[in-house]
Amino acid sequence: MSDTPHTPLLDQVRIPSDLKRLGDADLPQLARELRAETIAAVSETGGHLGAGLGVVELTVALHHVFDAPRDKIVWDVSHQTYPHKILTGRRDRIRTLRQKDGLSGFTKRSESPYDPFGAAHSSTSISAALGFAVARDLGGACDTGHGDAIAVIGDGAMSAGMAFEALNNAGHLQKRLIVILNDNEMSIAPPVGAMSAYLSRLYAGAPFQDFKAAAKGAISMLPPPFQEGARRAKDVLKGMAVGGTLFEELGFSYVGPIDGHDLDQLLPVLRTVKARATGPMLIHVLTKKGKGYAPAESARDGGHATAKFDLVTGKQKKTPSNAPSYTRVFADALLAEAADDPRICAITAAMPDGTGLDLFAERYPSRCFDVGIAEQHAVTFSAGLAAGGMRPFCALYSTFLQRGYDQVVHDVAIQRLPVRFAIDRAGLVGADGATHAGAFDIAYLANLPGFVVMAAADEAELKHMVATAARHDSGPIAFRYPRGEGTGVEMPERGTPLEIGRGRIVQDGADVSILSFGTRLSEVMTACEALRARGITPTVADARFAKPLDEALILDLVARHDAMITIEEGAIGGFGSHVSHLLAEAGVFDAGFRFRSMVLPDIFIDQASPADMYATAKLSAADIEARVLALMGLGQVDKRA
Ligand SMILES: Cc1ncc(C[n+]2csc(CCOP(=O)(O)OP(=O)(O)O)c2C)c(N)n1
Ligand SMILES: CC(=O)[C@@H](O)[C@H](O)COP(=O)(O)O
Ligand SMILES: [Mg+2]
Repeated sequence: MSDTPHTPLLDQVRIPSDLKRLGDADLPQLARELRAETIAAVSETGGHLGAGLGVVELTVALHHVFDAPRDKIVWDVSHQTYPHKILTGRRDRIRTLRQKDGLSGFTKRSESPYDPFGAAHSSTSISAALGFAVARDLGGACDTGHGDAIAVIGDGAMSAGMAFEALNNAGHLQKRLIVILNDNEMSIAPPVGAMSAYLSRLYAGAPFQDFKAAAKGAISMLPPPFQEGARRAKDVLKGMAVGGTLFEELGFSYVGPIDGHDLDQLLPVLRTVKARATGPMLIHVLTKKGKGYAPAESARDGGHATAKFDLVTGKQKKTPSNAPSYTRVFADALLAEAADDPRICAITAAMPDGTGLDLFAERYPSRCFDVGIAEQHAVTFSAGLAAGGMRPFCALYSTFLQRGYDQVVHDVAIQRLPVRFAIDRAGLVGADGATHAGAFDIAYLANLPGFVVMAAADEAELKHMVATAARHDSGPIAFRYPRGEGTGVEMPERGTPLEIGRGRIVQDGADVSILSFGTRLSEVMTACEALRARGITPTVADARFAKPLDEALILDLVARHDAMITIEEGAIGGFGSHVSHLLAEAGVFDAGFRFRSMVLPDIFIDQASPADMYATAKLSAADIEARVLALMGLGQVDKRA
């Protein structure tokens, strides 16, 4: 396979209307070229490979049969949309995927009219598609017109409550809506849960079944190649004690399962559904994650996400790391705590590898729970575990914890239950962009009565925070840490529990104090190096806690300096806001004390390297230096200073 694959058919397709000019017989070849182009592009950019490879034929079939952008194809999570992007006018930029100023790794309304709905968090597609269907029927105004609404949702995403809320509503409304369940028997990790087992049972029998059509004897509704299959299904049905699938019970017509890599199955089924559907339809499609690229097919995660790689060998080009990742440090620290305490257990929502809990599951399988993509359940399940006398560590990415916020408030905080929240991917994460930024957790947790909220300044601090959380039984406690590797600091063998609400002085100085919360501390120290050359030495403190604040430390810094800057990797309303509230209430500003708060700006920052994103956010070392100078009246005019 060469870096630029030979793609004579794909070269003729810029947008879906070009694809419609091709005959059915051309489509398998087009799919081969599209797959080769996807693989070649991702080998240069890195990104989500496996899911896209699994839907190459489905993508071709959907764009051949339906009329996007009039028909709304809503991709769930949308990490599988690189082939869709190539077919919808973005091939010329496909090698900019997930880079600064490049294409997003997900669907994005502002990027293309062929992306009717943005996504990246899972299980939203059926709700959104149902919204399009209802808007169509109510005569809503839409720039691209109104046609069919089609949700493409994976088996992993189907495990989330939100997907079922949408099925429930759609089955009731009986609007024409098409849901394609792309079942590759994979989430990021192998799928978990009873729903996954149910889906597998659905296709344990005949290769193609349309229970509802068969039950009604409406076999003629199906395309000829499938009438025989449906007859077989009817026979199967006769012998079944229960009729229909779960989806039919919810008011959907169920068609499937069909082979999602066989265009001879996909095209006639989609055409029939397009011609005949009157209410909600669910088409169950079986695919293979990573299809057509051996290293992805054979990878444990189906090639879910990859760094840049060598096309021939599949070997990923990872930059060597200088320090363990925060995730690994958390996982090791938790293992150490769990060794001494049989009440410690761990919960992940479909991210065992991403959160490091795969290690916990290996060592303590009976105390580790992968609940599937179900963050709301993960939080309340943890609350129940805590109420039942366990010490649960609920390990979620900051961005995904957003989905469980009411559970955090209602089930955990109000009941003061000691759930330990290990919040990974805090702050800006890079290539996944704005949808995955861990920007809001400080604000949305620190405003909750009784919550302890910590941020690790480095990996040694993270160890201490795990130890602190393990021993904190009087209420909920959270600690946040970023994606990627640590700073390389020396680490103790075991963490030492911290005193709740006590920060630490990192460097003593004069004039200005910088109060840092989290891993911006290393940038603060870099800024201090530059300031030292100018004869300025700020005092630097690591707050460790956004809640409770170390009021004594903060007021002492105020007493000893003319000005204070807070800095955090979070949106407005977080640590800095709590500090400014404290100072305001203490009357500190009445005496003219100068205070600035460095937070993420009030915008969603697109994908780039984390360093680039923090530069955009004006939270880099250079920005801190400029802020200090401006505050001391020594620098260029800083509009915000
Ligand atoms: C709410 C939420 N939780 C977790 C994730 C992380 N995540 C991204 S893709 C994925 C697996 C999705 O599995 P599936 O829907 O079957 O798609 P596949 O990758 O198998 O095509 C997970 C857990 C997410 N995007 N959103
Ligand atoms: C699509 C999705 O939500 C995940 O695959 C996510 O991209 C994982 O992020 P990490 O690479 O930080 O684990
Ligand atoms: Mg899947």
